[in-house]
Amino acid sequence: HEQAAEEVPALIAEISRHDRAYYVQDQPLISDAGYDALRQRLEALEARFPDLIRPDSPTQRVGAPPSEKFAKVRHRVPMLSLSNAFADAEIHEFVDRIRRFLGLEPDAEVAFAAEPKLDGLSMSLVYDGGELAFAATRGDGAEGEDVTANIRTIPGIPKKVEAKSFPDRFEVRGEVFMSHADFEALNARHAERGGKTFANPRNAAAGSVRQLDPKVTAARPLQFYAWGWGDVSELPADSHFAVMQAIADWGFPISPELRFCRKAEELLAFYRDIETRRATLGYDIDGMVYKVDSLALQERLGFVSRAPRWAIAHKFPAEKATTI
Ligand SMILES: Cc1c[n+]2nc(N)[nH]c2nc1OC(C)C
Repeated sequence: HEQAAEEVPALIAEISRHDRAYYVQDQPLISDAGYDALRQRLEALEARFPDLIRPDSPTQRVGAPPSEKFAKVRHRVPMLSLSNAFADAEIHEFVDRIRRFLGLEPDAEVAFAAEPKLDGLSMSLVYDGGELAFAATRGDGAEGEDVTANIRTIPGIPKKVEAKSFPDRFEVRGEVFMSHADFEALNARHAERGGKTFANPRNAAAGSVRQLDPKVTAARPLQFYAWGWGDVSELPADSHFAVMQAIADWGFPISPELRFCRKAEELLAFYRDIETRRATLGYDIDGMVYKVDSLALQERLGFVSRAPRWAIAHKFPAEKATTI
């Protein structure tokens, strides 16, 4: 215990240092796998010795502290993170826990919506009367940064919804990302001008979104895929998959790999399918996301502390560094 009592504060200090470098300077000091390992070590020690948990521990908050460069936006519905699974067994546990929680038979089938988890930055887009009112980063989950002027420059994001019917007020959530091809071309342009090159597409996307000058963002090749919603005045269906089709009808790009899976076995088959095609997708992903499709069941399942009980991210083993 006394060895842990020394290691925990050191881990908290080191992880906080990496958080600042990553979220404030957009320039991480450590690889994602290295960062994950620090987090997992801290979580393991805190689980073993709960008395060592400190309120300032990174495990006690979600996401990054919003920077002071941008105005703050309070999310009407918190933007929470996903719990992670690494082994197939954890996915079977995830589904079993859902069935138990819902009082379903052990062999009852639960349908899911599944798609690759893009390695970009989460974005909340709020529309009033079909017009983009504001766009905000996730921030710490409760409050994000107002990056509306920058997000308006992304071609894939509707400034004004042209569909025949849509809710008066709705919030679309998704991932802003940069494709491999656009990332290589951007780095080549910056390198030949002696400018700043980026370590990977996610840093390039984050750095491009958090520019104070929207003209700089406008010159960066950013894309957006919607993966969900937040505060919506009315929902067109009781199925995640069906609502995503409606969001696509409103003019938002969604993942071409979004699939409806009738049962858990299909999730694992899909995971392996995407894992074999991962290098050909043209953008970075770090796993798959599975969501219970029925919104009524999602409502009953709710959230566990910070992450939904009804969704999980199934991560791939850390990939070799993106070639520069
Ligand atoms: C944080 C998050 C991130 N992602 N990424 C995808 N593709 N879906 C998705 N869903 C999320 O959260 C919902 C389960 C609420």
